[in-house]
Amino acid sequence: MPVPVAETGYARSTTEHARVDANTDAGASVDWWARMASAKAASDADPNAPKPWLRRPGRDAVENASRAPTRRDIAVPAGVLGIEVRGLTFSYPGIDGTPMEGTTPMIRNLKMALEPGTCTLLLGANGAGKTTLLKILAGKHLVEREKVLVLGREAFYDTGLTSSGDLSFIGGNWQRDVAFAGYNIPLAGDFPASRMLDSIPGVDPERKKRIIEVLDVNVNWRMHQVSDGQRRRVQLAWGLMLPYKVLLLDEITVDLDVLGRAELMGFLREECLSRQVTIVYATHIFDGLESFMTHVAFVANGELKFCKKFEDIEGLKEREPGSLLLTVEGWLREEYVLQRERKLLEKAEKKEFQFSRNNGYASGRTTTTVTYGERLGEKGWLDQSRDRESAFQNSSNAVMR
Ligand SMILES: Nc1ncnc2c1ncn2[C@@H]1O[C@H](COP(=O)(O)OP(=O)(O)OP(=O)(O)O)[C@@H](O)[C@H]1O
Repeated sequence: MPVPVAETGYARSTTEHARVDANTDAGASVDWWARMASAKAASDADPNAPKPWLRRPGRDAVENASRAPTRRDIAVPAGVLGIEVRGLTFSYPGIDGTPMEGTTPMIRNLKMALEPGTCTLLLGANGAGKTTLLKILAGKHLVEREKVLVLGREAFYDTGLTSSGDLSFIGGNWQRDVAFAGYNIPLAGDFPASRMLDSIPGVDPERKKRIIEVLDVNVNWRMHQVSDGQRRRVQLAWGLMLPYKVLLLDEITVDLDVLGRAELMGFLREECLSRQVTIVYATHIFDGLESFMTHVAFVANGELKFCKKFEDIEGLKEREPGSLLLTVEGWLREEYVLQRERKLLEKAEKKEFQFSRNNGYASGRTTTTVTYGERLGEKGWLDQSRDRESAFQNSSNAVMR
């Protein structure tokens, strides 16, 4: 039965919504989710079965005379996972856009499945790969097809996931790339916080009011005069404003005060329970998280060591205050010892000569920083065996180590 917009409590928002008839889009979306859930079950049984959820929503709508989900208040049906990673291996690209030869992939054969209604704490040492994983889940890095699914849709290829607000990623510093100024420029300017918060189309006024209250944001704050914590509050309010179904948080509470952090955690927990959303939260600050999380995922050296329910982890299942810090410290110490052994092994196997690229500076060049590779072999420069390694060695952008 179609649900009138007035009953859902959510105003129509994006252009996608605007295309859809007011009294029928919720019904169409329910139908879409139901069809996708049964298609997913069929595909699990037979890998060759069609996977209609992998199509772009617009195309799907045309082909099947039906619509992709448009109402954000519909819970994800049983059978469709919030997040699914299927044996992902990922390397950061080298200077030519492909993984550098001979380097170990940053993430290796990572498998993970998170259901709606779960809050997962993503843990690991500095450099373990948490941010990388979250960015991949947020669709910010190109990965192989069908390896990373969010709400059954491909995170990198389906841009509708983020543009609809279904997937929200709130990362470290609020930065942006500005032409002629540089990358990662802090988002600041002589404009009020309200300009940021009012710029999001189709926001439910009740939700907006609640979020502004929870984060204690003053909409008149000027963004060039705010403190780091105040800027963070506006960033969070902005990222939470649309009723996401999957939320990825990367160390977002680092500069919030204790009260702000507690209020935010309470709000997220409530969202997880009432709207059955999927939350993944990477942090090194553990205070009070014992009562907040449902799962813990531990990443080390680019591998997912485990992803378990709190109740299934010795030391955490009682949810004693402070137990998370003690338990995680133990895991990190174990990993530190292993890491040291790995490094010693690597050192023993290390080649005499290595090359690496610098931070991108290459004098006099505006395009590629890589030369043609002509190996300096026994025959010297005349040896024509071109390969990538010698390309780096010959490049002005290579440094000897
Ligand atoms: N753009 C990049 N290009 C190449 N390597 C990168 C890039 N970004 C990160 N790395 C490397 O990937 C590894 C994992 O980094 P990542 O930021 O995912 O770690 P993290 O677990 O989030 O660490 P932290 O707890 O310090 O935030 C690090 O060794 C880092 O040097």
